Amino acid sequence: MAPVTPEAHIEVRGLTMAFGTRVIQQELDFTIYRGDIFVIMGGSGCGKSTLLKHMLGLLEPAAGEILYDGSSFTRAGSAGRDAMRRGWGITFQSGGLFGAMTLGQNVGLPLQLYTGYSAAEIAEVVNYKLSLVGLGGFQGYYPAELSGGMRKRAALARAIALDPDILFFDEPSAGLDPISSRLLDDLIVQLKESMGATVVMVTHELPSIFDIATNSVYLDADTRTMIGYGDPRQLRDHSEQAIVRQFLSRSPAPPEGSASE
Ligand SMILES: Nc1ncnc2c1ncn2[C@@H]1O[C@H](COP(=O)(O)OP(=O)(O)OP(=O)(O)O)[C@@H](O)[C@H]1O
Repeated sequence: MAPVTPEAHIEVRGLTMAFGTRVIQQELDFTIYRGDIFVIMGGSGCGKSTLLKHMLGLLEPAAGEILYDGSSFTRAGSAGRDAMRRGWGITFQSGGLFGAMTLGQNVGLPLQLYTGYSAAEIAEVVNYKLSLVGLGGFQGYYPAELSGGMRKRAALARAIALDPDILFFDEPSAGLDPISSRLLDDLIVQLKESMGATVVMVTHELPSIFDIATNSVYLDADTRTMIGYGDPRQLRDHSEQAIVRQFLSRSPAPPEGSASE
């Protein structure tokens, strides 16, 4: 069989991100291919969440642009941006479920806002999406009645309500025990495969990175640019940058000037 040429899904081109005159990262250039599970990595404060916010259009680049399926999101007008956003499912670290709404209402909200479905059709999709994340039958529960892991899965059910082709996650397993975290990883892979989606996530979790990521970028806070791009296992073993190898093999160098004894 002829090798399948990977299809660029998201392209970050010459991206510089700044708050006022303070540059956070500059000259970021990388491609996320359709079907990737792509991880944004780097030490604390290097700009991972800021990059995700640029990709989502919550922050505007100081320079450069971001393209989806070859079209510039950065240069698109609001109608063009809205059309691109329709294909995205987003879950933030906190989960972001509305506490005063049941799981069914939470998951049904995007359907109510963006589709012309009837109440019965919405209920059917909600039941299906909840069953995909292992929460079939929980539609009447409120977020406060669930465990942290269940809330994360419910947030995922809401993110996939509109059948997105890109799923964005900021620290999906933050605050979960290792087993729940592993279950969430498995679920992300399962959903990605069944929906044919591309996944973009910020995470610190090395087990997740090695278990599920197919590609990654490493942002460096000191040089304020990317110093690693590729399969994280390859980067761990072969990166030319010691700092990337150290990060991925969990052997960080002691911070400069710190007492080691
Ligand atoms: N709205 C903002 N205004 C000004 N500076 C900001 C803003 N948001 C983030 N920053 C700064 O940008 C830098 C990058 O922050 P960001 O949250 O993107 O880092 P991160 O890599 O996601 O960090 P962590 O791993 O600790 O969550 C930090 O120095 C932060 O203080």
